Amino acid sequence: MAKFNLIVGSMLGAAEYVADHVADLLNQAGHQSEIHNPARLAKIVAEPDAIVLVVTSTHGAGEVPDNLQPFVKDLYEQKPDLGAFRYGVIALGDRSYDTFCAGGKTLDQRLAECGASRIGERLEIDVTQYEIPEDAAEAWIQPWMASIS
Ligand SMILES: Cc1cc2nc3c(=O)[nH]c(=O)nc-3n(C[C@H](O)[C@H](O)[C@H](O)COP(=O)(O)O)c2cc1C
Repeated sequence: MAKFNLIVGSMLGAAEYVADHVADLLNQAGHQSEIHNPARLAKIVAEPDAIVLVVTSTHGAGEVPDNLQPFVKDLYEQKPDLGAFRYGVIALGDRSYDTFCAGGKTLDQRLAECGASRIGERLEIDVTQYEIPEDAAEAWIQPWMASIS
């Protein structure tokens, strides 16, 4: 069984609900999950054995939500060596924007640049297609969990 650190980026609550639901599913499967909202880089870096799961929406012109800005800023400024880390990304967005799911894509790229290894594919949830984004996350998390050894 694994420990998961869920890093949440949300302005209006949708990504927060998704993170809560995913945490419940991970716990039901016997894993341990901790929600970080807001996330602090030092706390995440201190737990290399935990799997990081980013759950974030996109705001502004393709930006990460305000509550995740300090974490992203620290990632760029401190350039931590995340070579021992594994992570996944659930991105929420609206496909009518050119910058669809850019918040999740930014985190994905930055974590990889710091050496972390992504497990599976990034999930991109178009909230105009899913009245309940948790449904898309639930369908994705089951095989994603199963792929973790
Ligand atoms: C002001 C505003 C700007 C947005 N900008 C983007 C964007 O650039 N790209 C995108 O994919 N979605 C964008 N969205 C859609 C949000 O990411 C989407 O509504 C999401 O579900 C919000 O999640 P949250 O409630 O967790 O913040 C924007 C929404 C708002 C209200």
